[in-house]
Amino acid sequence: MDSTSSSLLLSPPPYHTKDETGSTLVFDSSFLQKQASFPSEFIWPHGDLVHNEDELKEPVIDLEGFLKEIDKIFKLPLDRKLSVRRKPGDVSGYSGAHAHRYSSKLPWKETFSFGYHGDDHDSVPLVVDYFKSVLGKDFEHTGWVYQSYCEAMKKVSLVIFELLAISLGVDRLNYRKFFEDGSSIMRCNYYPPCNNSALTLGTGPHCDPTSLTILHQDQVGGLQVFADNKWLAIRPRPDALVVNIGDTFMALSNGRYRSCLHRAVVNRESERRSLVFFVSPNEEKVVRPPQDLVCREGKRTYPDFTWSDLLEFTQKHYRADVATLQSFIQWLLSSKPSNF
Ligand SMILES: C=C1C[C@]23C[C@H]1CC[C@H]2[C@]1(C)CCC[C@@](C)(C(=O)O)[C@H]1[C@@H]3C(=O)O
Ligand SMILES: O=C(O)CCC(=O)C(=O)O
Ligand SMILES: [Fe+2]
Repeated sequence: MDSTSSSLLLSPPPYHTKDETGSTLVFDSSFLQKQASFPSEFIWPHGDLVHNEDELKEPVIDLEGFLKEIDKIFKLPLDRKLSVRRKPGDVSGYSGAHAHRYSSKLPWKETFSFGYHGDDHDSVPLVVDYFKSVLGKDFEHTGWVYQSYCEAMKKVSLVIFELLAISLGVDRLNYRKFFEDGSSIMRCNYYPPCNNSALTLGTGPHCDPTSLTILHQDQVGGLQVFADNKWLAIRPRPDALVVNIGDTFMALSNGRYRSCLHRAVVNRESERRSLVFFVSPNEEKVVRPPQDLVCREGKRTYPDFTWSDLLEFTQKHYRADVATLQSFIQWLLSSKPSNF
């Protein structure tokens, strides 16, 4: 400690040093914190400090309320849920551990999924119609709840696509325009407690085949991402959304962004819920990275494909996992060699 600082610490305020340039404050926070009065130099004008207490208290969107709505679906009697079970090849509807699709490595979860297209000019949006048609009139309100959730998630996704474009040095609106008329899948996940939680998984290791995933998990926790060669828990936050890059955006970025390997674990004590909004382009649009990105990279990483093809692959030919896109490309090129 030099003589100045030692004398400063010993001498009473003012906490300045004096030298040929005049008086200069020395910022020693531990010293300043011990002073009886808060130094005037650190006090900012009120206008710079104001914040709306209400905004800080009330989240912009009540994510917990949307999570709670899940229970109206999953607390239905089993026969009611099985009556709206997903049909083979269709993403919409109820699924119990995907038991009707797979015979091993079953995920310890129930899911309820439905499509969202966002071009609702009808008085009664398609999501509301879906809930009423498959679950009955007493689910009309739930339909409206998830219609509004999907609208909000779509808006968030379009802003994220602008940010992704900027980060890649392509036209800011490139991806936004590509997804504006996109088709999304909304999925409600319900994970019951499991006495043998160490032997099973709520959702197995996978990269989402879609483009962008916007996920909200409840406060129980269970989402894990594989990074630095280990599984890392994603800490739940009541006011936060988790955003994953999916396989289709990996192709749209010509491989510059990598889809994220993740899974969900279950536990012995608590049921767990998550809301997952999977964003995809219009099913027939050709998935192709921006030309200037390809020019900069020097070559295409993936051939042209459509989301319709990849979705069909995951629903009819392949259980999505960590290698879905590579397996899909091999399948595609073997069946449609002209895509590259
Ligand atoms: C296109 C999709 C298939 C799955 C739902 C969406 C995006 C994520 C996929 C999924 C969750 C990846 C893990 C395996 C899967 C079978 C699941 O556990 O639900 C996948 C979904 C599905 O095929 O229903
Ligand atoms: O429930 C979670 O936290 C993850 C679910 C998931 O990855 C999925 O549904 O694709
Ligand atoms: Fe996922």
